[in-house]
Amino acid sequence: MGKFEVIDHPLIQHKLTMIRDKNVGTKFFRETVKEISTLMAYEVARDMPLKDVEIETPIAKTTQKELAGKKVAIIPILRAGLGMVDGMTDLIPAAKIGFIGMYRDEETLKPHEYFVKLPNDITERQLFIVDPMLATGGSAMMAIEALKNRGCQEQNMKFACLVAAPEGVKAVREAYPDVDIYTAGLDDRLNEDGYIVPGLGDAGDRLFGTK
Ligand SMILES: O=P(O)(O)OC[C@H]1O[C@H](OP(=O)(O)OP(=O)(O)O)[C@H](O)[C@@H]1O
Ligand SMILES: O=c1cc[nH]c(=O)[nH]1
Ligand SMILES: [Mg+2]
Repeated sequence: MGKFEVIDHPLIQHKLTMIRDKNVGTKFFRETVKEISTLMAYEVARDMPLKDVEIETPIAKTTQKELAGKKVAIIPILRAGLGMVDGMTDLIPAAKIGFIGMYRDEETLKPHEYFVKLPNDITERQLFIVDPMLATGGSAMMAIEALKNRGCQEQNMKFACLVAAPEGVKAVREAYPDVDIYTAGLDDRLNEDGYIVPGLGDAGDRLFGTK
């Protein structure tokens, strides 16, 4: 079974509270999503494997640690996932980026895939799938399925979001138990329009100033 973690670091909680405020504008919202994503990347990367490496400091030969595992690909679910990419690449600058474009039908709440572009070596990488919102879980599940259809394994996938609804977490964990899930906030529920309560509204619209 994969992990489920609410990353409750005080800096993350404080920043998340700031962007929940409906009076916050696009510039501040975008900058703060980036900051939270950097802080989250630190936690999401915590279990990356290390190996011994021999080096020579100016003083002595020594055995130290360096990253040993699979290289990382960050996969934003468009549009809103884009807001989390730069924050993560600040910490993992060599990561390749893949894109899965998806929108949620406002009536049915079902996701529709409109774009997929992934690195060629995607099956050999550790995947960080990012999207600020995990609501019904439909978009996350369709993204995971798109990656599995291309040969990726659940064990190599981590899904990171800013706000999750219990309904979405349950759905993803039941369908894809080996995918790790990280969120900065676990909220109360979904409302009748499929929005997370209290949530932060429509993440894509708030990031890009649409609507
Ligand atoms: O868990 P779900 O019920 O699938 O809902 C979550 C999805 O909805 C939002 O995207 P949206 O469809 O608004 O597209 P956008 O990012 O282009 O705004 C959000 O960014 C997630 O991708
Ligand atoms: O609350 C929600 C639910 C889905 N998508 C969002 O952007 N916000
Ligand atoms: Mg949206």
